[in-house]
Amino acid sequence: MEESKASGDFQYLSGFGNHLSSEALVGALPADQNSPLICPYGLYAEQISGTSFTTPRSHNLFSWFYRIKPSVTHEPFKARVPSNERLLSEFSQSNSTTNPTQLRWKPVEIPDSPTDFIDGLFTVCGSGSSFMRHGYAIHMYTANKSMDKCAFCNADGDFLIVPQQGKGTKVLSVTIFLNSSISYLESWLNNTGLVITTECGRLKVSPGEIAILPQGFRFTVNLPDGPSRGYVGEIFGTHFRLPDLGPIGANGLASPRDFLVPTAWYEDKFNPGYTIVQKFGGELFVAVQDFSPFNVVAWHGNYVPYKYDLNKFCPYNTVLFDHSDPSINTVLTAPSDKPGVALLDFVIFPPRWLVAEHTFRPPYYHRNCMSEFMGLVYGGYEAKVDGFLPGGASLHNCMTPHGPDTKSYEATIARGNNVGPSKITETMAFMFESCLIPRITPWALQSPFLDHDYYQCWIGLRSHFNQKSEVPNLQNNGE
Ligand SMILES: O=C(O)Cc1cc(O)ccc1O
Ligand SMILES: [Fe+2]
Repeated sequence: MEESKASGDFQYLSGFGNHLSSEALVGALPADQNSPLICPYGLYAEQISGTSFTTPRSHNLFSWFYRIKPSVTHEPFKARVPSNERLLSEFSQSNSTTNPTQLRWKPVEIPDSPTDFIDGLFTVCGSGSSFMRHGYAIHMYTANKSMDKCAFCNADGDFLIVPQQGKGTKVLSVTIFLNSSISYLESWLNNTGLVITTECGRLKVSPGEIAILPQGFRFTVNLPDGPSRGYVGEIFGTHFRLPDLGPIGANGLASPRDFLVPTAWYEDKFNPGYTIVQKFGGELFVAVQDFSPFNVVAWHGNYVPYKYDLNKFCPYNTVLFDHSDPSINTVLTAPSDKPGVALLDFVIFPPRWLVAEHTFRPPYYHRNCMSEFMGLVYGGYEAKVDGFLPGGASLHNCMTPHGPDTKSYEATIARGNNVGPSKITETMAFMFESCLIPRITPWALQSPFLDHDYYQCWIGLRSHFNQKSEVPNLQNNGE
C-alpha cells in the first residue's frame, strides 16, 4: 500500500465554529447520512464527540470521520516506558506547591539529546483536575526531533499550542470560489515552525501562530526545519470560544474567518509497531497498531483542530486616556460556569499604537483575583525592560502584586507628557489568565532557569511622595 495523497502545501478551510466538510477523495463523504451500511470506498464511519451528546446545540461539538480502519483496531493500552514524569493533570498538595511569590523563568534551553514533543513537554503549573473535568495546566516544551512512528492523543483536555522559537516567511494565495467558499493555499519559506498532522489533515504552525488540538484528537508534531520551543495551555472539561464583543460590536479582535482548519489528508500505510501515546490523567499509555492513524479520507463536523495567526488580530484600546484592562485583547476564552469568569483566557499584547494622553501608558501596578501566566513569543514586553525574554515565562498568582519594573517606570516618567502617539512594534507577548489558582510543579520551581532575582526588578521603585507639592518633580525625586 502506498500514500495516496501527499503535498508540500497546506490547504485550509476557514471559519471558527463552522460545521465543515472535507474529502481527500471525491465522493468519500456519504451524501445523505452519517452511518450508511457500506460507506463509499469501503471506509469505516467513526464519530468523535467533543461535548456530551445532549449539550445544547449552540455548544455541541462533534465530527464524523470516514477512515480506512477504525481507531479501535489496536492492542491494549499499557503504561508507556519511559513515562514522562514531568506531566500533571491533577493538582494537589502531594504533587505540586502553592506559592504567592512573583515567579519568572529564563528561556529553557533545547536539549542536545534527541527529544520529541512528547518527551520535551513539561507542566509548569495548573489547577483542578482532568478527572473532575474542571481545571487547566500550563506546559512548556522543547523539542529537537520529529515524532516517529507514533501519534499523541490527549484524553485529558484541549491543547492550545504557542510555538515560540524561530520565525518563518509565509506566502499565501487565496481562491474565492463561485459558491463564495474560500480556500487558502499556503507555502512556507525558511521557517522553523511545526507541522502537526491530525486526523482532519495537516497544519503548519509557525511562531506567531497558535494551534488548538481538541481533546481526543490523534496528532504528530514534526519539526521539518529544526528545534522548537513553545508553550501549551491545556483546559479540562470545556473548549475555547471566541469572546463576546459587547459594545465593541460585531467586528474586532480575532475574526472568525481567520481561524483555519485542515483539509482531509490521509496515508494508507501498513506500519507495524506504530504506537498511539495516550495522555490519560497526566500519565502516558501506549497502544500498538499496524497502521497510521492518519487514515481519514473524508470528514465533516465542527469538532476540529485549527490554527490562528496572531498577527491577524485587530486590537482595540483606549483612544484618549488611561490604560485598558488586558481582557480587551482576548483571542480565545474557555468559560467557567460563572458568566464573565474564565477558566482560561488567552490574551495577547500585539503590536499597536499607544495614544493615551496624560496617562501612564504601560500596564498599571495591580493585584488580580485571577492568576496570570505570561510568555513572550518574540520582541520585548512594555512592562519589563529586561529579564522577560522570548521563550521565558512569568507567573503572577492570585492577588500577587506586580507591574512595570523600575526601569520601565522611570523611563516612562522621564519621557513625560509630550510623547504623542507611539507604536509598539515587532512584539508578541501573551497571557493565560485563570480564575483557578495554579499550583506549581516541583521541576518548575527547582528549574535552573528560574530567575531567583526577579523581585529585584521592583525593589528600586522609590517613593516620590512630596506632601508639600501636589505635582512632584519626579526627576529630582522631591528630595
Ligand atoms: O501583568 C501584566 O503584565 C499583564 C497585564 C497587562 C496590562 O496591560 C494590564 C493588566 C495586566 O495584568
Ligand atoms: Fe497582570
